[in-house]
Amino acid sequence: MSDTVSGTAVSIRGLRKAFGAKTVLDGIDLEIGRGEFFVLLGPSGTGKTTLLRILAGLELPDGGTVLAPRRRTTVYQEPRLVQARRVLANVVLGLPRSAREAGLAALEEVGLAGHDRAWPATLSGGEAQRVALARALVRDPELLLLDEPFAALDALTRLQMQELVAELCERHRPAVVLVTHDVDEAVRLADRVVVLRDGAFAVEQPIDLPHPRDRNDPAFIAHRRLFLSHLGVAATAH
Ligand SMILES: Nc1ncnc2c1ncn2[C@@H]1O[C@H](COP(=O)(O)OP(=O)(O)OP(=O)(O)O)[C@@H](O)[C@H]1O
Repeated sequence: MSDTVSGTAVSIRGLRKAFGAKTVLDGIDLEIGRGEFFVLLGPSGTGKTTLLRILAGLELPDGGTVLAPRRRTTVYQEPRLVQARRVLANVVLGLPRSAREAGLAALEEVGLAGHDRAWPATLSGGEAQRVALARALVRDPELLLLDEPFAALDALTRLQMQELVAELCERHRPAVVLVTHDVDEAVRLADRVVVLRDGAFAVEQPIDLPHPRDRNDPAFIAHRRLFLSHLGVAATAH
């Protein structure tokens, strides 16, 4: 992996990945622009997390080339906080002492000003996930990898977190790859959505709607219907 040329944050050519006899990713080509919000939708077990782990440098491809920025960070479904460290220490974990101010600013940005000395165990699920976002933010990633970061949250918190992520990404403009099962979340946030099925992209669709997006807008509904049909779900069942 190496830093990429201007304009493109991620460049993937002919990516292939198998586990034993099972081919999970089969000849994926993908370019993601700087500042682009890219969403990977797909049924369970289709290789979304595997693709994300390859982009994070945690998994090696079996074939093809993958270029991604070195300054990349992942937010997972669980916040993965160190329980024995206070909130601010979690945010700046592994960074020099001089990152403290930036850590406090990141906490403020995610709506947790004043929580810097709190212990992770005292936070709600949504707050803990905000800390995970602050920890990502303070690293100023060129590539932000989001692996179902809202999946464990209640419905209302989930909507609030989607708004927060939309805002943060608008301000900081990292390239984003979000993995989700939630079609509305994809249409709400994405510049482009792909549905991954059987190792390849079943559909690839730019979402060219202004923000914030209205879930009752006919264009929003049309996108929802398209993705649900590619996921094998009738739109009326949603
Ligand atoms: N380290 C591994 N060893 C063996 N098989 C693996 C490994 N990692 C993933 N797999 C298999 O690869 C396939 C794709 O897994 P992956 O987690 O990427 O799917 P996913 O689309 O993210 O699924 P989900 O939506 O359920 O999280 C699955 O069949 C999984 O069992």
